Amino acid sequence: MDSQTKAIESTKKYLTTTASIVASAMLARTIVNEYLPNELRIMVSGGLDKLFSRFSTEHAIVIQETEGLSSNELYDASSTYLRTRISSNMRRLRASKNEDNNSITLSLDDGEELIDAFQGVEYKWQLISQQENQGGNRGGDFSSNSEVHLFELTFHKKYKNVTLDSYLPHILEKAKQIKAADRRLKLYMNEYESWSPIDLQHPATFETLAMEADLKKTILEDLTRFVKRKEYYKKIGKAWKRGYLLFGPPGTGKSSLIAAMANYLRFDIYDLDLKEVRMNSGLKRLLIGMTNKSLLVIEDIDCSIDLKNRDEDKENQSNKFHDDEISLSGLLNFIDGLWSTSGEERIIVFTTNYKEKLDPALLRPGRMDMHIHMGYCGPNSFRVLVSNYHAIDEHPMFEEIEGLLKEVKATPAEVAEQLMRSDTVDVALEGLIQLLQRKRNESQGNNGNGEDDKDEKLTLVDKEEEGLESTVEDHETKEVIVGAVTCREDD
Ligand SMILES: Nc1ncnc2c1ncn2[C@@H]1O[C@H](COP(=O)(O)OP(=O)(O)OP(=O)(O)O)[C@@H](O)[C@H]1O
Ligand SMILES: [Mg+2]
Repeated sequence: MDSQTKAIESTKKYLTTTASIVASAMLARTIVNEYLPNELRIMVSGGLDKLFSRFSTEHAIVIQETEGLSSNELYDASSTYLRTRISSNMRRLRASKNEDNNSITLSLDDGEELIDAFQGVEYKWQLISQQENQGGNRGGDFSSNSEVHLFELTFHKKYKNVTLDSYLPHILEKAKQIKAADRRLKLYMNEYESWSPIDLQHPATFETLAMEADLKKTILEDLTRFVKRKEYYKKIGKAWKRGYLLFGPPGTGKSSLIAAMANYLRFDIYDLDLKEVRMNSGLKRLLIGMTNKSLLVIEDIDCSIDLKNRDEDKENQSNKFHDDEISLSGLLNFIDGLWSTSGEERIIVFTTNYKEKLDPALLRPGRMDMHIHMGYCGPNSFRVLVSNYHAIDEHPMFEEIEGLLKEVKATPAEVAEQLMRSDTVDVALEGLIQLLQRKRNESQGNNGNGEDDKDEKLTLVDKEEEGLESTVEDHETKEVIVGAVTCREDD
């Protein structure tokens, strides 16, 4: 035999031996699992596992539900993540539903395998439940059996690094997103100086919000850009916060927009009633008690706190703004300081019916990043509302309604209310036409003609546009974004 043949022969012999060791090991494992008593089984199977791993190309990672006494975040994340990877060809699934959730949740059942793929690597998941003896008393009298759960994740061993460096972190991140999306949002309201939460049930979304399409798009883009800019805010050393001032008459959708923002971002709302808070110290406690990724809302800011320019109102100054009483600048300064340390994103929204009543300090650039005017219902808004309430986008009566909406001031709330009055489209639209005609007649009666109204609208728009220019110009961090955008439905 030459040396080459010898080498081949010895390789064959090695492979045969290896194969039979693997086969014997597999047989041995079956015997161990099926027939040996618990304690012995644990001892023997540990050795068999080692033997297996020497010859197998597979690598396994075990993710236990608990590590010692503390829960294992990775187990929790895996369980959440795997629920979204359930495929239709799996034989056995677990189904559950809890109060907090509207739908049935499917998850992996014991022993069932799930195949997942990530960056071209195939992963096999299995949920395993084991009885664990916790007694330590060999006689067994005082021992208790508890069930431990674990995931076994197997993959080709050459992908160990990808798995640890990318796949598992990917699962942690995904689980976080899934949980945020599943979570019920909360609306916190303050009673004196503490928050009490209720579920936020407001159904408003950007889709159902009636406002001019461009303005809606601008707000959405602004929010989306804002939440992606963690590193940016860190780099410039500023609090990761964004301020919106919503102004417009009652019933134009300011509160609806706030709910749409919260639903879109999955942020809780903290609705701060300043009338309940008298002292700066109490206000601080409330602000410190807010969680990250939340929206602080102060509605009707013109009524809830005296915002008059203090130089112009000396009397007020002496009465209202002594040491520990709250002031708007105190509020904003404190927020800046507090939120810059949290490193997480927050949004603050002020609403008012009368922008002109506000303290000019609040309108200064850098205070509120966007000024959003919520206007009367124009044809665009009407289309959104009628599609929300009657699921139609064309009707012979639309032309007349749209013509009337250009002439009269009706709020989206008024239009919505008319549309809701009947399930029959024709009846609802007829009711709306009557309302708009009535309003037209009233305003003609008041003004002599309808033209004054139109002029008023135009003057308002001009004023806003001046504001827009100066705000953008003065904005200290111009590249962050538009300073203030002021738009109205009819312009
Ligand atoms: N722009 C809008 N889009 C969709 N629905 C709207 C809009 N504006 C008003 N509505 C409807 O009218 C109701 C009242 O609106 P909302 O409370 O948002 O107005 P608001 O501007 O906050 O009023 P207020 O100044 O009185 O607080 C909403 O529940 C909604 O049904
Ligand atoms: Mg409101």
